[in-house]
Amino acid sequence: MSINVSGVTKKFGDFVALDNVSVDLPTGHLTALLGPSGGGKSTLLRIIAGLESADSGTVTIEGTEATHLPPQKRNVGFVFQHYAAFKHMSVAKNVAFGLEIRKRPKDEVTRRVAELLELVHLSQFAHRLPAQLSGGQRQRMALARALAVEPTVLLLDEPFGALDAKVRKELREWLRRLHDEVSVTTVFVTHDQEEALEVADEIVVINEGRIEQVGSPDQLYDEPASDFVMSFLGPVTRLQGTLVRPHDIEVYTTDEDPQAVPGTIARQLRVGFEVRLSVALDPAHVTEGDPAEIEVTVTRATQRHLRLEEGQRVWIAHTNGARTVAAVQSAAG
Ligand SMILES: Nc1ncnc2c1ncn2[C@@H]1O[C@H](COP(=O)(O)OP(=O)(O)OP(=O)(O)O)[C@@H](O)[C@H]1O
Repeated sequence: MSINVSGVTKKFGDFVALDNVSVDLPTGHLTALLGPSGGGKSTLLRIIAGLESADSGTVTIEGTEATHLPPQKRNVGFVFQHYAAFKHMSVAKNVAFGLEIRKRPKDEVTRRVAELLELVHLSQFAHRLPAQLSGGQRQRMALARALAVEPTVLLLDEPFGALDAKVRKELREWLRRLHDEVSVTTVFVTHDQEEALEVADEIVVINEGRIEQVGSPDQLYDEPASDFVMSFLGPVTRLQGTLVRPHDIEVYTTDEDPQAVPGTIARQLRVGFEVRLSVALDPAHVTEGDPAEIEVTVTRATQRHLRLEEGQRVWIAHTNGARTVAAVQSAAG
């Protein structure tokens, strides 16, 4: 069982937001919908939630054909980026809301709210108002509220988008742990590749209304199906006509490798534990379509060991293990 989206197309006027999208999101997994802004991620999530209807195609949620079901009949919980809490109600009351409108017995509501607040580490804030919480705490309250009614599916649209980098990182780790504890099928939208790679079991890459690739973080990173996926998942540069990651380029200080091309270190910039080099290739060795300056990332240790400095002559080549789209495709077929 799973969430199954089959042949879904959605247009806004003439604009095709989703173009015949089919995907299976496995039960119990934490899946990221990843892609650039405007690619159609939120539209797909909203169609799964029932907040938007598809022009054609079907949505099945855990075996139930849901295409024409209203959101409240789909048993999904959702959390959005700018979560609207009831400002005049305490944190506990906000979490209890969904249970109370379903007229659950009072002692059950009290017990369930206590459990959920414990789960999201907000027990000591039960009596505060939402305005008295930090942004990260408010998002955790939103998650507790969404989980209160025991949804089979939890849908999160950029839930940590509005928060600063450090809090986002904490919440992502926390979401991963929470997901493992409650094991509800979770789908979240993000445009942040690091967030998707770090948290998700499975990533669906969406661009211009189409699915580019579906796979585990390792599959996508190591075996990108297209230049688009490869560039979206991390920094890339072009060397000898192929897309390659800057850390998959070997630097030599002598002309020892027949594959290597000569150039000069134009600049080097140290960022934390790594050093980013801009290597200006000798004009005669620039392959058509490649940039004249290639970005190469080496570790501090390599930089020290090779005594690299600006203005120095170097030779660069793909490392043996370098993964490029072309290499993966030729290996596959
Ligand atoms: N209600 C609407 N009316 C008209 N166009 C819309 C509507 N909702 C979305 N769109 C358009 O559909 C496209 C896909 O939007 P969507 O919100 O799904 O993208 P996204 O991948 O989630 O992007 P972002 O990361 O910026 O939220 C965009 O070009 C958007 O402008």
